[in-house]
Amino acid sequence: MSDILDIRDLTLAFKGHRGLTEVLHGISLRIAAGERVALVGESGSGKSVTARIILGLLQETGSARVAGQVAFDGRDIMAMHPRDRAALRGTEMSMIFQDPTSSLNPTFTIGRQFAEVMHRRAPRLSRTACNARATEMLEEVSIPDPARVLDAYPFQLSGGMNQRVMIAMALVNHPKLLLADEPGTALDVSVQAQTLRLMHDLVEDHGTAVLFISHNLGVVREFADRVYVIYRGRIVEEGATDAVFHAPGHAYTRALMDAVPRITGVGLPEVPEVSDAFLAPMVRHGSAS
Ligand SMILES: Nc1ncnc2c1ncn2[C@@H]1O[C@H](COP(=O)(O)OP(=O)(O)OP(=O)(O)O)[C@@H](O)[C@H]1O
Repeated sequence: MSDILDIRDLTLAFKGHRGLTEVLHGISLRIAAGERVALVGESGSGKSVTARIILGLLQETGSARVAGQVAFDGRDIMAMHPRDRAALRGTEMSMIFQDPTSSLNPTFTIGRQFAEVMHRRAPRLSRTACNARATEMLEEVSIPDPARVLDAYPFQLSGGMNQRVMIAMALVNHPKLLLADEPGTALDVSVQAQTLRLMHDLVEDHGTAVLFISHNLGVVREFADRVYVIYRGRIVEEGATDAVFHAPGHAYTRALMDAVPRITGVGLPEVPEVSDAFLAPMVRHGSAS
């Protein structure tokens, strides 16, 4: 299968008044067409900035220094004109965030927001055609009474419904790549589990490749075919999800696994302590890179 995303030796530093702070130290990551890949690591490890570079957002920030190669569907994102990068967002690649209420516009109906997304790809699509397609997508995410939802504002829907709406919106233009940043963590555990299952089945049906960003290895296990573990801006382990779970080779991956919240447990997981062992060389399972 051809790669939809191919990142090589990606580095990122932010300029501040004390000089440059390096955040990514040479990340390489690839996703084949239709593959579900997870990038997992603790808070501050560099997951979201990686996603923002893929979306072409950090390249245009004056304070960020980005270097390395990022190819999307064979096209060089780094060399692209900002206008061309912008044209990819919401069409060929789309994004789902953890909290739908912060990404949906509270002042527009769901129907209007669907139309705006669809017009990015097909500017002349009629209102009737937009509504028909949006209804189809809402049915796919098991939303009862789609007509009512299209006329509703986000605040009139539950968190779980809004999350489904976001998934439907993210897939309505048939993107080749979906970036999902901790989807559903703003929801309660059972609604999150349902939402992830739904998203899993939907991307499988649509053949959409996914970069799934999470700090929770338990969730990743359910969702991803392959996993990259990131620690302080470096990939420390990479492999098929089963291989990583059955034989985690890196001390940091093992520490993350110990921190997986148990469904029956109480309280929050312990955050792994920083240890010198976490600086050990990267572990790679199998031949994929
Ligand atoms: N605009 C910025 N300017 C300076 N530093 C930044 C900026 N954005 C992110 N960083 C730093 O880059 C590092 C990686 O941040 P990033 O948001 O990618 O972490 P993350 O793994 O996504 O964490 P979380 O799970 O909490 O979202 C952090 O140390 C963060 O403080």
